[in-house]
Amino acid sequence: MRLVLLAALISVLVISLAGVALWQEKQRYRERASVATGNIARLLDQQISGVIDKIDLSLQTSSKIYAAMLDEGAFDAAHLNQHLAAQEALLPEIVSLRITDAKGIVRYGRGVPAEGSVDVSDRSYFAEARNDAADRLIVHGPFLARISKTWVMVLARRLSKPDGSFAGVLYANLGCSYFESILSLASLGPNGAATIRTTDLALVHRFPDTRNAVGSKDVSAQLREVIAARPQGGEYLATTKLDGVERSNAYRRVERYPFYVIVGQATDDYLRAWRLSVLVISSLASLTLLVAWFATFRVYRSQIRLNEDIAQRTRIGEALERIIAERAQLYAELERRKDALEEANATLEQKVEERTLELSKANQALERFARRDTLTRLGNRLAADEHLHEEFLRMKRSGLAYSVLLIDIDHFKQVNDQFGHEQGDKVLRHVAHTLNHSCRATDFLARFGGEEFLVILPATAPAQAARVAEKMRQTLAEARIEPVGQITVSIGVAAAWPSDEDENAAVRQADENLYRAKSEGRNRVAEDVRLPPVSP
Ligand SMILES: Nc1nc2c(ncn2[C@@H]2O[C@H](COP(=O)(O)OP(=O)(O)OP(=O)(O)O)[C@@H](O)[C@H]2O)c(=O)[nH]1
Repeated sequence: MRLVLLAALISVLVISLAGVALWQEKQRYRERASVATGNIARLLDQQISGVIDKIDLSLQTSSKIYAAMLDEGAFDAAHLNQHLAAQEALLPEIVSLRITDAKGIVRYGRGVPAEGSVDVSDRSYFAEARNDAADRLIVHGPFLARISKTWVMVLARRLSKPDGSFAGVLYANLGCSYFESILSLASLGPNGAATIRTTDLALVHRFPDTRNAVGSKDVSAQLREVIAARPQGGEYLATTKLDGVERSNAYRRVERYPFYVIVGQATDDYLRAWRLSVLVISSLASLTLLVAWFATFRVYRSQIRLNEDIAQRTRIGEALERIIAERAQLYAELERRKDALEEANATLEQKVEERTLELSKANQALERFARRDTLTRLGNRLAADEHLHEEFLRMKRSGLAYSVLLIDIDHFKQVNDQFGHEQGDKVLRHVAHTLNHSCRATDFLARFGGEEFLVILPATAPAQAARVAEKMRQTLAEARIEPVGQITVSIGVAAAWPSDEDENAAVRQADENLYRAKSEGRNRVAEDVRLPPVSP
């Protein structure tokens, strides 16, 4: 906006400067035209006055000759005519030189009719000469001459008799067209004009063209106004009525005679050079304005692009800030969720640990349960097999033999059959309890089958094992279980030796020995009959 204002200011400045320069130049041209027309008017004044002076001199001479003739009483008409003709010949400016009598009849002069038929008593100059006795030149006109039939200005002098009374008028007809030769001398340009008017503004002659308007008093209002204001001379600008051309005019009252000289230079002529300046200066100004506006437009456009660029960058910057802010929020949210996740993980780990512990305990309980006989609360067959395997490996490591006892309740089927299953169970619990009390802390007791029990005696030789078995048998046999009464057991004893390859060999042998005890009558201990292997 500021840029456009600056361009507008420059435009106004350029236009104003160009306008002022052109206006000043126009004034200069006008002044020059005014000075030129003033000078020409002065020149024409001198020319016209000179011509009239010359004619008046001739009139004065002729007037004196006429007076002398009357004075001497020797009036000679022929001589007078000769004189007038001679004067006429000396004055090419005039159409004729004539003399009237006191009544206004033209009497003398070249070409004057002898019968005296031309009367000028009605002419104003005649009346003035008759009424005014002063010896002076009378200038009147323009008139259409009655003899020559041409437009003339009359230069007249009163003729007086020796007693001073009015004798007639001596007058010269100065052809209006004669002024052509004077006015045409003025150098006023192709459309200039020079005019002679009488003091009452009747047209005498105009150059270049009179247009049959001699005698016309039709003049522009401006001329009338300026003459009324400054009768001696001045300047004015007007459009000439006669040809419609605008001119810068100078008018001048001819100093000693009743004429106005008006010369005018056509505005078109004296402003021709100025118009060329107008063309050049306005072209330069237009070019300057065009360049200024073009530059403004370019700067304006680049400014707009710059603004758009800045706006775009601002938008991008704002978007970036938004993204950064959103990212920061996301990071914060992520941190929160990470903390929550870590917390949840910690809780989960704790719970997993708790669950794992619980599971481990449950597993241990389950394992214990899987290895425990629910009826007797002793280890079951699975526990017995595992212990046998471990004991075999321990023996292999230690080199110390161990023994196993297989204990089976005698005729237990009868107990069940006779006293019922529950009583049978009671018997089983009793046997288990008794055997448990008979074992050392290092021994292992398990329910090996339905009514069959296994005892592992670590680091125990078969003989010692047989003694343990015997003690167990006796203890059980001595006890009384209500309502069943006394029960007995058969026991097979066997030893496992470090040289054994088969870890089941001892149990198999104990089972064989048990079978032997059963078959030999029951309620007894069948010792291991195998000999210990001989050390190499
Ligand atoms: N009440 C009870 N009876 C059982 C249990 N397990 C096995 N039995 C019984 O034990 C009896 C074993 O009988 P058998 O194998 O014929 O042997 P036995 O009658 O003891 O005869 P011998 O061994 O030859 O002296 C069967 O009747 C089984 O039903 C148990 O947990 N509880």
